[in-house]
Amino acid sequence: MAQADIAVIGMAVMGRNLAMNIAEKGFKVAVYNRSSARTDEALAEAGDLAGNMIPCHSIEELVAALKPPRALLLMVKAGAAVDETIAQLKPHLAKGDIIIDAGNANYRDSVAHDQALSAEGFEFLGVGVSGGEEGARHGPSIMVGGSKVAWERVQPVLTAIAARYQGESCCAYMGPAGAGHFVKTLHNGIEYADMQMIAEAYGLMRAGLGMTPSAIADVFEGWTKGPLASYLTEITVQALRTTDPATGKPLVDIILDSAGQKGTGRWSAIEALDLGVPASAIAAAVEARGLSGMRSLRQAVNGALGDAERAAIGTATPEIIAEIEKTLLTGKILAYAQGFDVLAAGSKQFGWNLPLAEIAKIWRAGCIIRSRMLDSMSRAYSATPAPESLILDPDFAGELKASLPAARKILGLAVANGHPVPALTSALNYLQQLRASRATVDLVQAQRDIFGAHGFERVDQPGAHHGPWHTGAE
Ligand SMILES: NC(=O)C1=CN([C@@H]2O[C@H](COP(=O)(O)OP(=O)(O)OC[C@H]3O[C@@H](n4cnc5c(N)ncnc54)[C@H](OP(=O)(O)O)[C@@H]3O)[C@@H](O)[C@H]2O)C=CC1
Ligand SMILES: O=C(CO)[C@H](O)[C@H](O)COP(=O)(O)O
Repeated sequence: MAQADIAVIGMAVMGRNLAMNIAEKGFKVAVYNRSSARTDEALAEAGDLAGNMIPCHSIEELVAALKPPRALLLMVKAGAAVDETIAQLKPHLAKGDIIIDAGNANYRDSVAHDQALSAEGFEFLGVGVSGGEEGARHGPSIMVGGSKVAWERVQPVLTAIAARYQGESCCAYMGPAGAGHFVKTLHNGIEYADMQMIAEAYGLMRAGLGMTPSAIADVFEGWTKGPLASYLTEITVQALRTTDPATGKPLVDIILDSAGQKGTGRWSAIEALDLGVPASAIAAAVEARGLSGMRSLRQAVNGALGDAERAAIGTATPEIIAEIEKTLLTGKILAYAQGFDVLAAGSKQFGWNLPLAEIAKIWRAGCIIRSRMLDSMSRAYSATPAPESLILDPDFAGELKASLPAARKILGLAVANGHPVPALTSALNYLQQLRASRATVDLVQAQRDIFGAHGFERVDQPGAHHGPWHTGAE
C-alpha cells in the first residue's frame, strides 16, 4: 500500500542517516539500495526508527510504497550512478513525480537532468546536503534548487530534517535547477580552503615553532572560543589529540600526507575561472591536495634538491601564537569573501538571484563549514545595499585591518624559512593586489601592445592607444 511520504535511494553513509533522520521526524520513508544487503543493514541499524521505514528490495516495490506525487531522493555516488538510477526509475514513475538528486552533483548535471526530466513531465530538484554522517543523521544544511512545485511538496520533510540555528531551519530554496548544487559546490570550495589554511597554521606551529600535536591542539582549543570558532577548528583539536593505538604516536603523524578529492573543490576553482572571479585561496587549496598526491614527483624533487629547509620562525610565545591566529583569521575571511564572490557572479551570470544572506544563514549550523563568522556574514549580506564584497563590510574590513600586520609578518617569516603556505599567501596576495592603488599590469599592457598591438588605455587621455615603442634605434 502506498503510504511513504518520501523514498531515499542509496543506503551508504549519507542515505541511511538521512532516512533515519526523516523517520525520526515522524515521516514514513521508503528505503532502497542497489545491493539489497545494505537496505537490510540500514533497517537493522535504525532500531526503533525502523517502524517508520519501509525496506524495499526492488524499484517496483519502492515506487508502489510511495504516496503520489511520489518524491524519490537519490543519495548515491555522484555522476553515472545518478544517471543510471534515474534511467531505472523513469519507466515506473508517473507525470508529476519528483526526483531529487541530493548527492554532490556538478550543477551542470543538475541543469541537464532538470531539462530532460521536465520535458518528460517529471519534476526535478538538485539539492546540496552538507554535514557528513552526523549532519545527515541529526540535521544537515540543505541547499535546494529546481522546480518550485516540487520544493513545495517536499519542503515539510527537508525543513524538518535540517539543522536549526536559533530555531531557524538550515534548509532553504536557492533558485532554479543548478542553483542548489552550485551553492553546495562553493560550500565545498570554501571548505577546502578553510581546511588547507588550518593545516598550514598547524604546519607553522609544528615545524616553525617546534610544538607537539598535543600542544597545538591546546592552541586550537583556545581558538574555538574566539573569532575562529568553527566545527573545523573543533575537529582539528580532536584530530591532534588522537594517538595511534598501534604505535602510541600522534595519529596525525601516521596518516599518509596525500589527500583525496572527489570533485567539488576543483569545480569551485573551475567555475571561478570561468566566471572571471579570483578564488585564489580555494584554487591553492585544491592544488595543494593535487600536489600532495604526486608522491613520486615529490620524492624525486626532495631527492634532487634536498629536503625543504623548514627552519624555526620563532619560539612558541603567546604573542606569536596570537599572530598566527590573526593570520588564519585573515586567510579565512578572504577565502569566504572569494567563495561568496563566485556565488554572486554565478547568480548574475545564470539569472538565479541567489540569496547570499540566506546562504550564510543556512551555513551557520549543520554543515562542515559552520562557524561563528558565518553569523556575521549573514548580517553583512542582510544590509541594504549588500556589500560588493565581504571585505567592504565595515566589521570585516576592521578585522582585516587589525589582523593584516600579523599576517604579513607571519607569512613573511614562513616564506623566508621554507614553510609551504600556499592558501594563506594566496589569500594575502589577493588582498594586497586589491588594496594597491596602482597595479603592475601597466607593464603587462605594454608587453601585450609591443608583441601583439593589443592597445592600451592612458591615464591622461581617453580612447585606445598603441605605442610608440622604443626600438633600440634612437
Ligand atoms: N560522505 C559524506 O560525508 C558526504 C557525501 N555527500 C554526497 O552524498 C552522496 C552519497 O555519499 P555516501 O553516502 O558517502 O556514499 P558514496 O558516495 O560512497 O556512494 C555509495 C552509494 O552509491 C550507490 N551506487 C554507486 N554506484 C551506483 C550505481 N551505478 N547505481 C546505483 N547506485 C549506485 C551505492 O550502492 P551499492 O551499495 O549498491 O554499491 C551506495 O548506496 C555522494 O554524492 C556524496 O558525494 C554529500 C555530503 C557529505
Ligand atoms: O560534501 C561534503 C561535505 O560537505 C563531503 O564530505 C566532502 O566535501 C568530501 O569531499 P572531498 O572528498 O572532495 O574532500
